Amino acid sequence: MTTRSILVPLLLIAAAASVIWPLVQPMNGYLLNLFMQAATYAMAVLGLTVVLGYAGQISIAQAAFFGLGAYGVAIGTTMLHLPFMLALLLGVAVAAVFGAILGASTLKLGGHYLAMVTISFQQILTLVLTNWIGLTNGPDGIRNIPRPALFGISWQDSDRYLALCLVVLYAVGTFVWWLKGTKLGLGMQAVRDNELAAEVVGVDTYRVKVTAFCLSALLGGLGGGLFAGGFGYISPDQFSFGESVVFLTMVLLGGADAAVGSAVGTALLILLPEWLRFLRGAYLAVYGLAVILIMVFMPTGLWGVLSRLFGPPKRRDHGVVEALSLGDPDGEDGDLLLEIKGLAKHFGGLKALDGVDIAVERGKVHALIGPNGSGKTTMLNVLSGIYRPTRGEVRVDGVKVSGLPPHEIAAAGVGRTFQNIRLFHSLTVFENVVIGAQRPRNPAAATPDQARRRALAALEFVGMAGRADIKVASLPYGHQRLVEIARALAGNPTLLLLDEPAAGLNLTEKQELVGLLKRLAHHGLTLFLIDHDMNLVEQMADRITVLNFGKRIAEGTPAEVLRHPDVIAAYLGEVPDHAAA
Ligand SMILES: Nc1ncnc2c1ncn2[C@@H]1O[C@H](COP(=O)(O)OP(=O)(O)OP(=O)(O)O)[C@@H](O)[C@H]1O
Repeated sequence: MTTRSILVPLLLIAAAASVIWPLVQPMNGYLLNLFMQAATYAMAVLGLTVVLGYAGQISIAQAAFFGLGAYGVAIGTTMLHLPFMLALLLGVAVAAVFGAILGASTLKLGGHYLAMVTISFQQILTLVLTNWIGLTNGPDGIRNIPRPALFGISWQDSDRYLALCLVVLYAVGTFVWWLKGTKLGLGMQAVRDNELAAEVVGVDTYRVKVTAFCLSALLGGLGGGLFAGGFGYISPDQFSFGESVVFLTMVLLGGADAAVGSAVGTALLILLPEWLRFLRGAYLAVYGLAVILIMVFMPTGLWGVLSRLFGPPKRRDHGVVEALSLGDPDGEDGDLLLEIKGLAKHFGGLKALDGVDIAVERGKVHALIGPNGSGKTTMLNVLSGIYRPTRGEVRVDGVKVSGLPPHEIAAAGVGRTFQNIRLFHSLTVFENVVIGAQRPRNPAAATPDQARRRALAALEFVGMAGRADIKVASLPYGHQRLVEIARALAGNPTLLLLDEPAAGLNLTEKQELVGLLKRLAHHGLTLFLIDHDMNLVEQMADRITVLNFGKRIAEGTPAEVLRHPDVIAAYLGEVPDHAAA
C-alpha cells in the first residue's frame, strides 16, 4: 500500500468530519469566523489555482472578483430584496462577466499585460466601491446581509452555514482537481509551459486563457458571495489591493498547480497570524519573514514539497496498445497535398521569403534545404501559422490555410516539430502526447478515451510507451525529440513538418531517427523536412527544394539537386558563372 493510497481516504474522512463537526458540536464565535473566512477565501484561491497554477497567467485582482460576488449578494438581498441564491447567482455572474471582459480584452496581448490590467482593475473597483455611495453605501459598507433558506432548511445558524460553505468548498476543490486532467485543463497547462507549442498542436491558446481567467473570476465571486452571507457585513477595505496580494500569496505558498495546495496555503495564511499573535509588535515582521522563507525554500509551495515526500505517482496502466494509423486513407498517393504559391515573408526590408513556389505530393518526403539564413525556418513558421505571409498562398489538401492562426492550421491536419524542442516540461510524456492527440477535428481521437489510446499508440510507435509516466523534463535530449515527434503524430497529421529533427542528436540517435522517419514514410505520411545533415536528407527525400536568400534556386530529386551548380555555389558561397554573367 502506497502513502498516496492512504492519503486520499484520509483526506476524504477529514473533509466529511469537517462538515459534520459544526453540525453536531457548535463552535465558539472566534473559531466560526476563522473557519468561515478560510472556507470562503479558499474558493477564491482555488480560482487562482486555475488561472495562475494551471494556465500560468498572473492575476492580481482576485479580491476585486471576491468583492463583486460579495456586493452582488449584499446589494441583491438588502436593496433588491432578491432571495439569497438569486443574489449569489447575480454576484457570481457579475464577477464572471467582468472576468470575461477583462480577459478577452487583455489576453491577446500576452506578456505581463494581464498583471498590469488586473492591478488597475483592482484599484478602480476599490474606488468605485468606496465612492458610489448610492449603490454600495460607501466606506460604511452594507450591513444585515441575510443567509439563505435552501432545500426548505434555514441556514441562519452560523454552524449550519459553515457546513454549507464547506460542502461548496469541497465541491469546488473537486472540480478544480478534476479540471486539471481534462482537455481544457491540459490545454491550460500546455499554455503555461509553452504557449507557441500549444498553439501549434491545436490549442486555441487565447480561448483557453480567457476561459481560465473567467473561471477564476467566477470562483472568486462565489467565495465572495458566501463570505458576505457568512459575516453579514461587508465594506470596501475587505476587497482592496492588499487582499489580492494575500490571495496570491496563499496560492503560491500552498502550491499553485494543485487544488489541495490552495487549501493548504489559505489555511496557513489565515492561521499564521493567529499563531503569531503572542509576538505582539514583532508579529508582522515574523509573519512576513516566515512567508518569504517558505517561498524561497519551497518554490513549488508546501503541497509541492509534501507531495514529493509521498513518492512518485503510481505508474498507470494505460491499457492495450493499438497500432498507430498514419497517413490519409482517403487521399490518393501522387495528389498534390501541399501547394505553396508565390509565398513571401518580409521582415521590414528583409525578404526572408521572396515569392517561393513548392508543390508536395501526398505520401512523399520533401526536403527544404539551403544555407544559413536562407529562409527555411521562416517557411515552416509561415506554413504552421506562426507568421502571416506578406504575400502568396498555401493550400493543404486543397484548403487555403495561409493566414489562419496556428491552432486552426493544426486542425486542418498540419503537425510540426521544432528545431529547439518545445515540450510541456512540467507534464509527463503521456500528457504531452495526449495534448497532441486532442487537436481539434482529429478523426482518430474524437473522445477522451480515444485520445488516450491514440497517444499511447504514438508513443509505442516512437519506442517511448515504456516511459509514458515520466516527467518529460527528466528525459535525455534524444528521447525528448522522440516525444515531440510522437506528440505531432498523435494529432494524426496529413502533413508533418519537421524542423531540423536531427539537430543536437548523436550518431546513434541520428540513425534511429532515420529509421523512424523511414517507417513514417513507409506508412504513407507526407513529410516536409528541413535539415542541414545532407546524409539524412539524401537518404530520406523523394524531392528537394533549395532556398537561397529567400528564393527557390533549385528543385528536383536528390541526385539532380545536389549536383546543381547554383546549389553548389550557394553552399560554397560562390556565384555561379551564369549568375555572374
Ligand atoms: N522574426 C524575425 N524578425 C526579423 N528577421 C527574421 C525573423 N525571423 C527570421 N529572420 C531573418 O530572416 C532570414 C531567414 O531566417 P531563417 O531563420 O528562416 O533562416 P534559416 O534558413 O532557417 O537559417 P538556419 O539554417 O540558420 O536556421 C534571416 O536573415 C533571419 O535573420
